[in-house]
Amino acid sequence: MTTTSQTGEVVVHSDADVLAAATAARLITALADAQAARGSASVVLTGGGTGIAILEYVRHSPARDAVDWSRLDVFWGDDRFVPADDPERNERQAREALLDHVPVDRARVHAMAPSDGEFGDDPDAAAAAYARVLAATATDGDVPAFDVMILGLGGEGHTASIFPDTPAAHETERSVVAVRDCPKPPPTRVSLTFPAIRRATEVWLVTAGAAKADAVAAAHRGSGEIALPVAGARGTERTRWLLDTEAAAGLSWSQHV
Ligand SMILES: O=C1O[C@H](COP(=O)(O)O)[C@@H](O)[C@H](O)[C@H]1O
Repeated sequence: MTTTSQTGEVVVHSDADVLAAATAARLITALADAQAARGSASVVLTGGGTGIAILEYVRHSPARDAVDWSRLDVFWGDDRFVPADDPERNERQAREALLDHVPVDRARVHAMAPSDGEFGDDPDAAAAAYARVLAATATDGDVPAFDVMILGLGGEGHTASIFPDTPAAHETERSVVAVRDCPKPPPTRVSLTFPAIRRATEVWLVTAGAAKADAVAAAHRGSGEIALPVAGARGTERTRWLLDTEAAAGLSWSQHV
């Protein structure tokens, strides 16, 4: 089922597997279309169960080489500030699921620094460095107009690593911030902020499962972005909510038509 609301387009798939497979197909098409139009494309990846399942489906898709992987810039919406080889790293999970299996240009894979990287155990320095990476790859302003940004969300309403009622949710200037004391482990992260998220041409909010239903419904009822950060994620041209039936269970027809 597909509907459109003020919050964006809502597409509901039958279950989490179909959601991940269909989103992988969309992603391949969107990136191939962007490359056909402009020569290159950019994507912002997320972690989480659904975010990584999408990448697994891309890896195994017979259509995956419709994307010219060498002409793709890859970014992350957030990452966990842990050592590079920690299984909790969104970057590591994405490499294992997809990036190690396709011919990406390593220089165009823009990971956030880990806690054992060049900035040591200083998440503020890692965040500032990532802001410089964004600025260096942007053609207009301090943040690229990413073709597609994939974001997950938490049952309490976080997206990227912007958690409810935290300094990151109030950030209006910086594009990337360090996040500490996260309610969901690991506690220290690096995250894009709303100003950076809203530079994306298309934002895809992808989630599955009953634990996400209340947050999805609250966003569509008009909750504010400080208390429910996922409500503040939107693209300049398109915001898509890609859900399974369980995550969409709190939406009524009247909320999303
Ligand atoms: O901590 C995080 O969680 C979200 C959602 O993950 P999920 O497994 O509950 O779907 C994810 O999008 C984010 O990138 C990650 O750091």
